[in-house]
Amino acid sequence: MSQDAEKLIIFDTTLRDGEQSPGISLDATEKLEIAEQLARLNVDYIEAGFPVSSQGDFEAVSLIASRIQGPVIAALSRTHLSDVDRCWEALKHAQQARIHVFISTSPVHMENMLKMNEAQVLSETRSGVARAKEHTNDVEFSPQDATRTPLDFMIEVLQAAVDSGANTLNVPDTVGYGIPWDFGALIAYVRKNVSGDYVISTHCHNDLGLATANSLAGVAAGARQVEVCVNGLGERAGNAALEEVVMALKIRGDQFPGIYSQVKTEEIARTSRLVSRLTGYPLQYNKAVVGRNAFTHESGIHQHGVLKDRSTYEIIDAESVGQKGSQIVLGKHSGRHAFADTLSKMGITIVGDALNAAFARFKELADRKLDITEADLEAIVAEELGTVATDVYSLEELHVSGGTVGTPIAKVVLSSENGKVEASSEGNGMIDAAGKAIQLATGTKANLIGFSVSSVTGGVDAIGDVVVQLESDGIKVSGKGISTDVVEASARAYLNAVNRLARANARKATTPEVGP
Ligand SMILES: CC(=O)SCCNC(=O)CCNC(=O)[C@H](O)C(C)(C)COP(=O)(O)OP(=O)(O)OC[C@H]1O[C@@H](n2cnc3c(N)ncnc32)[C@H](O)[C@@H]1OP(=O)(O)O
Ligand SMILES: CC(C)C(=O)C(=O)O
Ligand SMILES: [Mg+2]
Repeated sequence: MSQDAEKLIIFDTTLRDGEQSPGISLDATEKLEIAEQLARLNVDYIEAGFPVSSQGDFEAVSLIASRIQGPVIAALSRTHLSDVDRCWEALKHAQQARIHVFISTSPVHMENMLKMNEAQVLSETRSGVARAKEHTNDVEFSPQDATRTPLDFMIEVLQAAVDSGANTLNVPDTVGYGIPWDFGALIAYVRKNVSGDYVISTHCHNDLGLATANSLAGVAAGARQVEVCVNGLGERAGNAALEEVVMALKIRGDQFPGIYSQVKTEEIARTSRLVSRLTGYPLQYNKAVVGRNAFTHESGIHQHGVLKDRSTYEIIDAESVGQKGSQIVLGKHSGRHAFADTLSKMGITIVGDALNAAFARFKELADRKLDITEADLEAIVAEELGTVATDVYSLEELHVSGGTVGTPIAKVVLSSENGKVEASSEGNGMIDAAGKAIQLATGTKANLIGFSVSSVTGGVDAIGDVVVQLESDGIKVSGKGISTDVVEASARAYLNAVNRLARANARKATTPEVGP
């Protein structure tokens, strides 16, 4: 780290703004558990709550203030002196505490909500900040709805806050109205026009999906604190996501020369999971950095690249954020490289025709099944290894119809060395009809002596695993078939048994008779 390196202060507000997300209500114990994890994550500030809002929140902030070591504990307060005093009451046992005072400065908020004019807002700012300063040396001030506040008035209010004792000036984009370059310009403007010794902070909401981008634009323009929430929680569309801002800074350090955060990024995934579990807010699969897809590859070209070198398609090392390494998931877009690699990790080595045949079956299945598991692959390979290259017949087409009315009927088209054969048959059910059609098409005369079906995998798209036993002229064979469609699995099992019967008969025919 160069001597001129500057720390970006990470002010986590998951427990305050994050908790304001509709439907989230954390009790003191849950808040403490999250605060402990935020301390392990090594954030600089934990905004633990808004003490005046309820007795429960007051107690949660007090508990966190008295228990958490490391990060500074902050809490929010309106400008009312009684709010500020209550805020301090909750914070006073912290090793280090910050009071965060706010008031709205935009015309729409002042006129319609606060019913205050500019002079009143200025006066509230001065008195609220000054009162906070009587309690602690660390005071933050926020002009709420800053991005919709006329510049001159915002500067006047911020200057009043600094003159009254604020040492952090937060610029909230309360309604997510900012656009990166215009928000960056706003930060630069504050820096230029407010005099004194203070740190500029960003607090960006995500109404236009720009919270992270705006926060970073703020940093590039001179902000040295970012207010963020784990998993991007927060009012409405949320706040800038801690994990996104921190990782953007780390991965694109070239864009933020000399600026660093002290966050232990290896703790990010664990923090994200804890917050998701305790808040009940699930993570979207494709959430940047912490989503389950963030390091998962399903398409063949990407999988091939990642198997050779993960940096072909990943800019973040999964382990650096506490996630498992790159994940290869097999699906309809996957290719042979990933297929063979997955099998080899399962201890299965197949090459040549067997691999091609298994891959073709896998693709066919993946077109219909979303989640291909190891059990599915085992079943596919077992089937192919038992049949490849030696089958007399293979299934080309299967058509079945049936239901609660009418006679079930099936038609099969099979291919063999001698070309295609086909046959149709009625049956007691669709499976019975398919079996009979296969017997007709192959000229097999056999009795069905056993039939069982089980599910290889779970879920509605589970693979059905069917075993069929046939008997003909004293020869007993069994056949196995799998598919997401149990009728198709049965037909495959039936055909597998017919093929074995054909092989058994061929062996019998070529074995010289031994006799007297
Ligand atoms: C952008 C943000 O995230 S701001 C923080 C938002 N968070 C919350 O509101 C969560 C916690 N809030 C609460 O529990 C409640 O709103 C309380 C306890 C703070 C206040 O409850 P109530 O007294 O019933 O007031 P209510 O919420 O209906 O209205 C807000 C009042 O605060 C005033 N007010 C709002 N912001 C400020 C401020 N920064 N400074 C001073 N007064 C303010 C409003 O003008 C209104 O005043 P009025 O009651 O005299 O009309
Ligand atoms: C209290 C302030 C900082 C806030 O949450 C906002 O303006 O969004
Ligand atoms: Mg907010």
